[in-house]
Amino acid sequence: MLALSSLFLVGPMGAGKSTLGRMLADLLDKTFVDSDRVIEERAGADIPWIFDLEGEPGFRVREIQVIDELTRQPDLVLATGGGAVVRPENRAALAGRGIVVYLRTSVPTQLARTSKDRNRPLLQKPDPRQILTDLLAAREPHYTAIADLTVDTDHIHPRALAEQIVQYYLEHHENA
Ligand SMILES: Nc1ncnc2c1ncn2[C@@H]1O[C@H](COP(=O)(O)OP(=O)(O)O)[C@@H](O)[C@H]1O
Ligand SMILES: O=C(O)C1=C[C@@H](OP(=O)(O)O)[C@@H](O)[C@H](O)C1
Ligand SMILES: [Mg+2]
Repeated sequence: MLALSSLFLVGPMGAGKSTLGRMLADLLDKTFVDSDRVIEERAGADIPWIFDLEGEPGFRVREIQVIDELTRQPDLVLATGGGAVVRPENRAALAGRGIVVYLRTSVPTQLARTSKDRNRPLLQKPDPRQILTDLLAAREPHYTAIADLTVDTDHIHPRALAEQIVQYYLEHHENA
């Protein structure tokens, strides 16, 4: 049985972390937080701007600070950014302080779900399919290593997926 009260969602861009996080927080009566939104609020700039001005390294410094703070709070559903797991500080914070759910998603699905919006700077390049393929190869071992639960998101409606995760939480959490 798990005594930890927060749920942390990890997985690649387009996995549905932000979408599902909101639903899960509603279903479990927890507070939803998206680390990307907190980073933007604190910087007073959106993610494309942060990447433009500070590059990915600058964004990662901000992300480490925000994830360290948020993972210490009880009763959250935290949607992380897809690249949070590249930093060992974040992996340690996520793995040690809550229940980690990996939203496993294929590259074609990621591509379909991210192609319309322009707020993911890493994908605003000529070959997003190749970028997503390379990122998943590099990050998948990290997602898997810290996950308490892995769920496939390709062919399932977010609502059904949220119910599946709630079921797991209720079965494994001692205070649920
Ligand atoms: N299981 C799903 N099936 C279909 N579409 C989904 C699913 N999960 C998320 N989406 C859609 O994919 C897009 C990206 O979702 P988002 O929650 O922003 O992903 P992430 O935060 O993991 O990058 C959104 O338009 C969302 O509505
Ligand atoms: O995969 C990544 O490195 C990133 C994913 C994004 O979040 P989502 O996974 O919510 O799209 C956001 O943190 C930033 O654009 C970088
Ligand atoms: Mg997101």
